[in-house]
Amino acid sequence: MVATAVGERLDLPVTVVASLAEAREALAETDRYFLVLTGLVLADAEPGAILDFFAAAGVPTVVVSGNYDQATREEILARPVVDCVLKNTPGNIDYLVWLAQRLDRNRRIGALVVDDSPSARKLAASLLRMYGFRVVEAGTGEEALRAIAADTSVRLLISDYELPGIDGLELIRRLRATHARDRLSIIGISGSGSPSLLAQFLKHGANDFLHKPYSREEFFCRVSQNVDNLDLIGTLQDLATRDFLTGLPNRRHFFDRGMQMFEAERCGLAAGMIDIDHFKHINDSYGHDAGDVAIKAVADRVARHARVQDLPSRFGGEEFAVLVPGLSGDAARAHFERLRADVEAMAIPLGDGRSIRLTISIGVCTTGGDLSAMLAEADRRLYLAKAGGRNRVEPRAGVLTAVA
Ligand SMILES: Nc1nc2c(ncn2[C@@H]2O[C@H](COP(=O)(O)OP(=O)(O)OP(=O)(O)O)[C@@H](O)[C@H]2O)c(=O)[nH]1
Repeated sequence: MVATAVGERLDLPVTVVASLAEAREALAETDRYFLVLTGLVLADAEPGAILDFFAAAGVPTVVVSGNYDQATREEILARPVVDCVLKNTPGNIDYLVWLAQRLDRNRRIGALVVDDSPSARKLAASLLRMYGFRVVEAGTGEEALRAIAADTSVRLLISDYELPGIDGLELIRRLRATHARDRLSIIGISGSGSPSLLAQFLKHGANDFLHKPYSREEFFCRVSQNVDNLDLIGTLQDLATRDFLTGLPNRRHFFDRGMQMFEAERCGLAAGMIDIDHFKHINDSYGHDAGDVAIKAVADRVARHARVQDLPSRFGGEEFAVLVPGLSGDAARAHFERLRADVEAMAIPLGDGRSIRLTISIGVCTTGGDLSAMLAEADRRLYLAKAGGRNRVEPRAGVLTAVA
């Protein structure tokens, strides 16, 4: 049941084994396992030996046990296991699926532990490593600031209060100037009994607080809840800013980011308006679903031609808008010409043996008083490209040369 739930709901490959010998074989074959879910009753090993084996293998381990005894549970949790989950309880499969997903996602998240006490730092770091995070350690606030500037994957910071140099509160205050709550989750930690410290941490920008000494279970719950919240915010932001069909930035996000790019860009900005030619004919001939496949294929090409600093978007229907900084004149035309040729060359498979070929027309503009004026001019040139025969970029370099 667990294997089916994890495999199907998370689309993760799962290997099922029934003995420690088989587990040894599976682990020897590949190092791609990031999680072991194990029971404590296997034909060829005692519970202690099972736990020792997986601890030595170094793969994060979750025990799924039918043993309800609290003392046994505490014994299990004293070992390097992520969690101990009771079998056959309501919701336990959902919890295990969530756990597997959390540990899978953690592998893409950097976590920074800031503590001047090597033993406290090592404890938090080793727990975070067990939960799959990529961990960076810092002994001072200054080191932490340098570490976070150097590693953009850090999305979780756990900081002690008392640090040499700048303290935990000041570290958080400085970090919040550059790292918003929806990008970096911060958990303050302190062994101080001062009741006001929790509020101080939160007021300086921490998302959460942990008293030292903390239990492993509490640490795991708080860390997971905080990174879950980051994921949730990311999902909501994606829903608000991305087009559902293609995954490209939507029209609203295009204008928000586009305005900022227009203000910031001092060395040329090219705007391209792109429209699929005779798209109505594609819908009418092949059906609306095939039309969607075509839109996604063109969106994919538009995205592939965009560098990280570019802003591609689905503007609406079968229309795309792209902003490219640092391009002017001929370079801009050549850039969009490459995209046009690329789209013309592709055959889009429909999944039923048939494929579609299509073309796009593009209007390009590289000057304008504001973003709207640039887009209006690019749109006017797109109209000229359509009127001039389609499958072309307007203005056309060759035509200008001929006139000269
Ligand atoms: N499949 C699909 N069709 C869409 C979507 N959005 C808009 N359309 C259709 O796209 C078609 C666009 O047609 P027009 O703008 O008239 O373009 P056209 O006349 O076929 O082609 P040009 O003159 O070359 O621009 C319309 O039939 C819309 O219903 C979508 O998300 N999916």
